[in-house]
Amino acid sequence: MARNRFDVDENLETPFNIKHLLRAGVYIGRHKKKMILSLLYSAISAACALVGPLLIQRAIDVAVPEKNIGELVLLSVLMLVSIILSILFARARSKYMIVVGQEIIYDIRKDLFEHLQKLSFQFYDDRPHGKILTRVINYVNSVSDALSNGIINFVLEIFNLILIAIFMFACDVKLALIVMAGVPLFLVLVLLIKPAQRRAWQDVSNKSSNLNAYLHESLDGMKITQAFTREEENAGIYDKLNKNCYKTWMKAQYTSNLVWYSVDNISTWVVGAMYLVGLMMLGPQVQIGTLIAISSYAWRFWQPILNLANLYNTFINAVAYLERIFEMIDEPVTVDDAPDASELPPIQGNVTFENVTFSYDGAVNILENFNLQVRAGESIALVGPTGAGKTTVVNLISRFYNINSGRLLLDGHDIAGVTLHSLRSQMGIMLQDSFIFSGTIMDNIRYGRLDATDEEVIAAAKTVRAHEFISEMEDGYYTQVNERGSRLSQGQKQLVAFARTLLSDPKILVLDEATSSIDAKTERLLQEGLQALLKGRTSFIIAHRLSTIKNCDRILYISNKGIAEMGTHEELLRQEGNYYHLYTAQLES
Ligand SMILES: Nc1ncnc2c1ncn2[C@@H]1O[C@H](COP(=O)(O)OP(=O)(O)OP(=O)(O)O)[C@@H](O)[C@H]1O
Repeated sequence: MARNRFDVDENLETPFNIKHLLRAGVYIGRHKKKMILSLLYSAISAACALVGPLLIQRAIDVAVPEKNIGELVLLSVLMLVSIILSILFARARSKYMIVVGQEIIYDIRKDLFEHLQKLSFQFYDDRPHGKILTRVINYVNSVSDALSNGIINFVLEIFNLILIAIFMFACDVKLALIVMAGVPLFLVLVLLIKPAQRRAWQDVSNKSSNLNAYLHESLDGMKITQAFTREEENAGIYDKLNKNCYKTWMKAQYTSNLVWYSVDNISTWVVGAMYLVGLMMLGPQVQIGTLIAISSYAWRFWQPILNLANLYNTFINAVAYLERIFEMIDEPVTVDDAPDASELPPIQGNVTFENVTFSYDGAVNILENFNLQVRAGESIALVGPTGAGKTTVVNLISRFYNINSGRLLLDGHDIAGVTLHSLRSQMGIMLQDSFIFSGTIMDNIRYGRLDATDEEVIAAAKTVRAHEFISEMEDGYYTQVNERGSRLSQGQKQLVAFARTLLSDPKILVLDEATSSIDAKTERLLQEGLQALLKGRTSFIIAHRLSTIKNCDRILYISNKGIAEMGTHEELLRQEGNYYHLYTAQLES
């Protein structure tokens, strides 16, 4: 999935590739039994429905002239039974198909989500989340119908077509040939219209994917939109994307209608021709019952053809969607366990950067030959100008990104050679934007250690001074909070996140601007809790407010792709370098 934006169409313009349909066979194969049963039920239903005209023919041509009441009653009963059976089997089939369709959706979504959770930060950095949602929801929905109903219908319509042709020829060969004469003409028309039709439907999915991407982005940024009164401009952008959806939909509908009109016209002409010839031949050659029966088959004969034309379109689109879905399932997990990865044993917390070079885009290095040795239990502060690479340094310790060269060691173990789970489960990370999930506050604190007791959760909250405000909420720890914690203040969110991190009892702690939204009074209180939290753990603290990191064992001033200055607060002040200037500037302000 290439780097993309809400105003850039995804490229769906790939030739029909049967490979994707075959691969989708894995999902269909799991429901083989139900599919076969559905097919059987469909076939029985179709065969029952086709018996009707033959019964009518028999009634008109034989039973009525012979005034055979017994046979007429029998034919009526048979007609009724055939209709009832046809309906019952059709119902049973559609019940199975609904189940299969939903199971296929379930399976594909499960695989997609499991894979999405493994994909690296880089993947999410590069893509609008609305487009990922479109793949997981819209594309999977469309594909599931093609894979369940589509395949069954395809087989069924072919079966129907053959059966109707047989019934027609059984009635009258010459008239049947007239009805079939329209088929080659229809095929030519379809071949002419199809490419445009396919492009038109692909346009529809592109435009609705763009709309979703923009909608998602807008919902995320709604507060900023309102703060900057950008509603009108955004409504304009949305309107444009919305109109694109409308226009492409209308165009696609128009091209699809062309096929329908073609079938309608051709079928009317050939059936008309068949009536004409049939009426001219009426008499000993063609009886009235035969003409009625064959005309009924003739109308039915064109329905499966129309359905097959539509199915062709469904498959073409499904293959394009499948390609996008498989592309996402195949998206390489760039940050993954090495094949021979070992479990990182419980660590002390020694961290070593050995000549680490890192770049996000492969072009510009953010860190170059970065070297650092941190002893277990040490607290390290990272300061420096915006964009210098402080967050990057701490992101690398958790291996959210792979380094380009060099080594990163924890207690002497190269993090590239250990499992991500054993590595990250020993890390505690707190970011400035403390994400709160929907659920209770208790759930949120327990997020990183599901087996923690309520008492442990409360103890963690007390340590980080979160207990007081939580207790004041209407349901205390069981108060429901919304996704992103919209009913909590920024500072309260950070305190909850602190408790969450403390509870997970990490050996290495990363606090990235974690106390920026906490007021000075709470922070003083928190500092006490923080001291308890930091005790016995290696910690990396990024803070722009230098008063919060003065007491760290070492302060690193990051700039120019590496460490420009390093030492204790006092040592750095004595150097009168960058840190000194930064600190005195903050004191003055
Ligand atoms: N996901 C990303 N993809 C590409 N470039 C990135 C990405 N994240 C950060 N960068 C770039 O890497 C550089 C370092 O970013 P980083 O976030 O580490 O800086 P920082 O020192 O933590 O900044 P701040 O103090 O503003 O938080 C910046 O120039 C930034 O533009």
